[in-house]
Amino acid sequence: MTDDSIVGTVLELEVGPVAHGGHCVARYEGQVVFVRHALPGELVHARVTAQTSKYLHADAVQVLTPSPHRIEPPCPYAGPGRCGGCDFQHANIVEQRRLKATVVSDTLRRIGGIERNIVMESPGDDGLGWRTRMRYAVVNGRPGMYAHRSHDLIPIDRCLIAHPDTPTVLDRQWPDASSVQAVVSSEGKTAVLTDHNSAGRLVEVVHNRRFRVEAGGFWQVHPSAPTMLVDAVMAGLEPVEGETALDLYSGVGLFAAFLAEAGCAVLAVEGDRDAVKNARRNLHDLPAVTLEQGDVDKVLNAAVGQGLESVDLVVLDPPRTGAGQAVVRRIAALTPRRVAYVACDPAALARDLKTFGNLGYGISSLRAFDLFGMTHHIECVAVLEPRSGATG
Ligand SMILES: C[S@@+](CC[C@H](N)C(=O)[O-])C[C@H]1O[C@@H](n2cnc3c(N)ncnc32)[C@H](O)[C@@H]1O
Repeated sequence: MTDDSIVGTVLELEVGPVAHGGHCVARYEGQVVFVRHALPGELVHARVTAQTSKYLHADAVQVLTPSPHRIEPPCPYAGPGRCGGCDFQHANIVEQRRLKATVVSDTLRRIGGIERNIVMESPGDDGLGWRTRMRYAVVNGRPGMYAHRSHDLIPIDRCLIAHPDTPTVLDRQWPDASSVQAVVSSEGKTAVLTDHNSAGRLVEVVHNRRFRVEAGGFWQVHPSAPTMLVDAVMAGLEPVEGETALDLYSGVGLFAAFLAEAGCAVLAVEGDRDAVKNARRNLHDLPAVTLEQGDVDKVLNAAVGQGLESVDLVVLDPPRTGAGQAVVRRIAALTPRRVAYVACDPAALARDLKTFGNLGYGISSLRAFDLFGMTHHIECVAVLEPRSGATG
């Protein structure tokens, strides 16, 4: 902190639009302030929590003029300096979805130069009780949640976004652990994992198909997510029997399974060994799927070297950082007739869509799903086609 630091100072701010990351934008003496716990249009007193050469971060600690969309947070642990798990407990669920839709369309415009009106699709919940995979921090044996951008533990006795069937782990000490995970599967089976005991498998069911997953491995955390995303991908790609497809970042084989059931020959690529092992078992009845374990960029490079010239369809579901230019180039070079891009970060999506755009692929549809109620997180499915068939 320098002498001219204003961290800790309380400012009066007129709160402007929502921004990616769970905060709104305000200005103080010309400087941008990212304000948490506020809503657009509010007048607030906000305490500065961090200062960089470009921005201030602040928490609204008193609301002078509340938004009509403000509610009392359902969770007693939500609020400035408290649990950092949720971003929008103070907004009603309709407003949360409107704010997140705004974030997606603003991010696409700002980073990707893409104009798109977004409507957030709901999984039919009220934003609570959805999270089937909970990771709690443990400090000195005590479980809880970290405060926002901090390693200060906030002890809690329950989490309202946790699925009610996740095992109870907050009522006891976890000596020597740094985290404890509580997981429930779609079949109601549970697992508790710590740093010392992270083994365990569960079965998840999607459209009557069974997927074995490591309890601590990747699986969508909202119980409706796998079905909603599979349906969106299949509706977007419209696979035709006999077509060839790539499932990139394929996890335990979720999208590959349904593309193969639709009659496609699928090459699925995934980096995680355990996920590929599970995929091998999950897809054993689908001989039209080839599984490759490795980095997507390297595996595609090798496949092209071995004669892969084109594919009809691609689904990609990369991690938060996105696929990146090299992978997007490789996909476009295979001239698919359609690409379904499943994205958990709108900024990475916007960057990759821009690259696709420069390579002649436009957006034929872009759907957004509120699969992470109370938090700023968003899931999107963009469908791309060679420019003549697309609108974006
Ligand atoms: C968002 S998950 C999607 C998994 C799967 N599509 C699903 O829906 O269950 C991203 C997956 O990409 C894998 N991954 C991350 N980086 C990778 C890379 N460079 N190459 C291959 N796989 C990668 C992760 O292990 C993870 O399983």
